[in-house]
Formats: sequence, C-alpha cells, structure tokens
Amino acid sequence: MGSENNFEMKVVTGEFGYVLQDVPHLTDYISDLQTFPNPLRFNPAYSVVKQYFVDMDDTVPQKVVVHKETPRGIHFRRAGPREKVYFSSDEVHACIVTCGGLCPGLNTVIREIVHSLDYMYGVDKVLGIDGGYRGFYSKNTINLTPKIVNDIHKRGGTILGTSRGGHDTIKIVDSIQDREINQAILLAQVYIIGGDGTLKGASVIYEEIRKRGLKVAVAGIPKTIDNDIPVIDKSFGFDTAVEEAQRAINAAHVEAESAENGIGVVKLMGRYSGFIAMYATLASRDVDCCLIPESPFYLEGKGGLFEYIEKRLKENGHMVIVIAEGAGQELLTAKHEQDASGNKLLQDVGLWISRKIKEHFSKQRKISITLKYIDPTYMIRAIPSNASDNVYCTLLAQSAVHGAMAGYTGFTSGLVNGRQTYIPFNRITERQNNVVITDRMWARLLSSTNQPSFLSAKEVDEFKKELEPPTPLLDDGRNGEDENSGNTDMNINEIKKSIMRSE
Ligand SMILES: Nc1ncnc2c1ncn2[C@@H]1O[C@H](COP(=O)(O)OP(=O)(O)O)[C@@H](O)[C@H]1O
Ligand SMILES: O=P(O)(O)OC[C@H]1O[C@](O)(COP(=O)(O)O)[C@@H](O)[C@@H]1O
Ligand SMILES: [Mg+2]
Repeated sequence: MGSENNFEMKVVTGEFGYVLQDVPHLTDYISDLQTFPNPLRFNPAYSVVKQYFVDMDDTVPQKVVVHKETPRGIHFRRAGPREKVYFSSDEVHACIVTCGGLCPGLNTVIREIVHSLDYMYGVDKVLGIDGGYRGFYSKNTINLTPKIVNDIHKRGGTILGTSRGGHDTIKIVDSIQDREINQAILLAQVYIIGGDGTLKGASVIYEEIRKRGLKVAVAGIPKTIDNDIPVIDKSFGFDTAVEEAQRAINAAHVEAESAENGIGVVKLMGRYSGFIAMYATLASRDVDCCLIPESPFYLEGKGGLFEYIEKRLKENGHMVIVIAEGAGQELLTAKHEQDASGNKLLQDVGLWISRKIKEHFSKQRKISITLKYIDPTYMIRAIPSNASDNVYCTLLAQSAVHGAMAGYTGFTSGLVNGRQTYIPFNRITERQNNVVITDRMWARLLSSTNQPSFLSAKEVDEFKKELEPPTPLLDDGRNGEDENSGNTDMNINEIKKSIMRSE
C-alpha cells in the first residue's frame, strides 16, 4: 500500500487571492474525446428548472467567515449536471464498491448511484463489486438494477459487503480494464464509497488509470461514521449515529438515576476523532463528562476524573460519562496491533475506565457506587440512515454521478458550506478532521457538562500563548471562530505531546 501522489494539484488562481483547487478531468490526459448533450435536457422533471445546468465557472468558497481585507482563498468546483457529458449512455459500464467500516447510509448511496445513472442518464450497466477492494480481482460481482436496489436504503450495512485490507492497485486496475471473457469491457465509471483509507486507495487507482491512459472516471463518496474526513461539512451517517447514541445515553441515565450513586458509562465510536461523543453529549444534556481522543485526561489527584465523579455524586446522586473509543488509549497498556488496513486496533477503554472507577471507589470506601457500562458502538453503526442523512446521501450520490458523466475524475463529492462540490482526492486524504479543543465547540461542551478540562493553569497559559496573535483565518476556512470546529491546521498530536510533557 502507499499513496504517493505523483500528479500535480490542479490549481487555478484569480484576483484578490482567489484559488480554485480543481479536480482532474479526462481531457487532461486524453485528447479528442467526444462529447454528447446531457440527456437531462430532455427529462421532464428537470427541463423546467431555471438554469438547471451548473455554470462551468461556479465555485464554492471554503472560507465563509471573512474580513474586509481577507483574500478570497480556496474554492472548490460546484457539483451538479453539466451541459455536455463525456459518456454516451449505452457505452458506459459503471461499478460501485464499498470499503472500510460500516456506516449508516451506505445502501442509500448505492441505491441513488444506480437510480441516477439509469433514470437521469440512461446508464443501465452497473456492477456491484462484492466485499470491498479485493472483490475487483476475485471477480465477485452482482448486476445492480433500479429494481434490485429499490428498497435497500431501509436496511443498515451495505448490500455489497465491505472489507479492510486487500488493496492491490495493479490487480484492481487490470480488472477494471478487462472484465469479461472474450469481450473486453472497460468499466468506464468507478464509484468508490469509503473513508480515509479507501480514498487513499481510490487515489492510487486513479493515478494508475491515468498512467494507462484509460477513459475511466474514478469518483469517491466519503464515508466515515467518525466524521474524521477534512474539508467537508460533515460525513453521511454522522447525524444518524449521534441520534442513535441518544438511546444509549438515555438508558445509561435511567440506570444511573435509579440507583444510589449510580454511574452510567457509555462508549461511542471515534477512533481518533471525538465528534460523535461531543455532539451526542451536547444533544443529550444528561451527560456529566465527555472524554474524547483529542483531550487527554487523568484519573487521580486534583482536577482528575475521580475527584470530579465524587463531586458530581455528592451534588446530584448520579452521573453519566460518555467516552469515545479512542480516548485515553495512552493510559492503557500499549499492544501495537493493527487491522488488515493498517489501522491501530484499540483496546476497550469503556471496560477499562469502568473497572478503574469501581476499583477506586471500593478502595476508598467513602461512597458505594453502582456502575453500568453500555457499549452500543456496533448497534449504532449497523442501523439504516435517518431521514436527514438519507437526503444527504442522495445528493452526494447524484453529485458523484453528474461529475463522472461530465468527465471529471479523481474527485469525491462533498458538502462544503452547505453546497455540493467536487474535491480532489489529495485534499481529502492529506489529513484528518479532529475536534479542536481550543475551539468554541469544545468550550460549549465543557460549559454544558461542567466537567474539568483536565488542563493545568500552566497548560491553559501555553494554549493562550499559542493563540496569540489571534489565529488567522486559515485557508481551509476554519479557524478558532468556526462553528463546526475540527478543521484547523493546529496539530492535535503536538497539543497532546505538550500536555503530556507538562504533566
Ligand atoms: N494508504 C492506502 N493506500 C491504498 N489503499 C489503502 C490505504 N489505506 C487503506 N487502504 C485500503 O482501503 C480500504 C479501506 O480502508 P480502511 O482504513 O479499512 O477503511 P476506511 O476507508 O473506512 O478508512 C482497505 O481495503 C485498505 O486496504
Ligand atoms: O471493527 P471494525 O470494523 O474495525 O470497526 C471499528 C472502527 O470503525 C470505525 O467505525 C471507523 O471506521 P472507518 O475507518 O472504516 O471509517 C471506528 O469508529 C472504529 O474504531
Ligand atoms: Mg478510516
């Protein structure tokens, strides 16, 4: 594996600091491509829409909080149908693959790609690749028709199956190039749905396709329940996950409230990013403490978790703790295990913290506690997407289809400041989206739970120094003022290291 990007970013600059981070197009490496009028022109549903086709010059700014003197900054190409398409309906063979962990909404995206290709563009040859990247070369495929996928959005998981590992660029591109026996069929559009790992894989597939000069568009749809993909407003399935997490938090609260000195502990997903835990906590208001990977914590002593638990039990008689699975991993014995994709395998921090709390209070003998630990992680991930995620998935899939039909490649569709855009792979894979603990959102959380920040006065001073002069408006549009948080260039590992050092 490896995803060295050998191709230059396509960047267009304009006046007043305008920068367009454009996505590649088939015409960048194939000349004399034939174009066709977009069949949507003749579609009664769309033909009445005033300016249905997206103007080729439309772009979406990444930076929406601006000052008088602020340069216009980075923009992305606006997604949507173009007047001309680069594939004729009967020529196109498309395929769809889902990789990585499950996420609510995968089936909705698959359904909508199939429906959009067929109903909007008349493309009816769509193959589903079975079981992630390795399905390309193990040649397990299913024919996807609008009828087959019609009801799948009501089910969790992915009808195509998924896997980790198994990415072999050459074998995958070979199989894209030539599928059927005696009948060379080029899969001309490849739709890849997955997270950071998958999109790194998609990027090298695109590069190999380009090297071979194939007329194949590679389109990604970013998937991550953890919301750890940068640039985009949020990932599909995230809303559903936050909503479903409420059920576990409610149960933990009911259990805790019903016992004397009851403590409910809920573990939520979030390998490196604590967004689900943060938003679920903010939504619930029953949570007294939220622990996430980005905010190191400690148990013993002044300002520690045990002291806070004691305080809350004395004040309120019960408490609820939400912990993201990646939180506090540095406090557990390191095991250095990896999954098939090379992701670090985490230890069960929920079990660990529950044990530590029980041990503490039984040793201390002042307060007798009743602790219930709830782990709803896989139950949350396996449900179908909610209504709002369904709409979001639909738009992401439609955008991807419009983009591929228009000849764009090496891109993912994604929502930026509420508008559908095309984002080049490297912008999506270059880093991770994390909760920034010096942003307003985390401050809101701390003030809503009243939990300790686990920072000493010295550390707070250090943060303040780091923030002076005020963080400039960053080119990816996020800064300390940003409502969505999470996408600043501040390196969270640096922050963690500085906290560890000063402990
Ligand atoms: N750097 C990489 N280069 C190429 N393929 C990768 C890379 N990282 C992951 N992959 C492949 O992408 C797929 C999914 O990756 P994984 O990290 O498990 O999930 P996710 O895409 O959800 O982050 C796997 O098949 C894996 O082999
Ligand atoms: O058991 P699995 O499939 O490895 O999944 C666990 C991991 O999957 C996640 O949902 C994220 O998965 P992705 O990287 O595939 O988006 C994490 O929250 C969790 O740590
Ligand atoms: Mg991942």
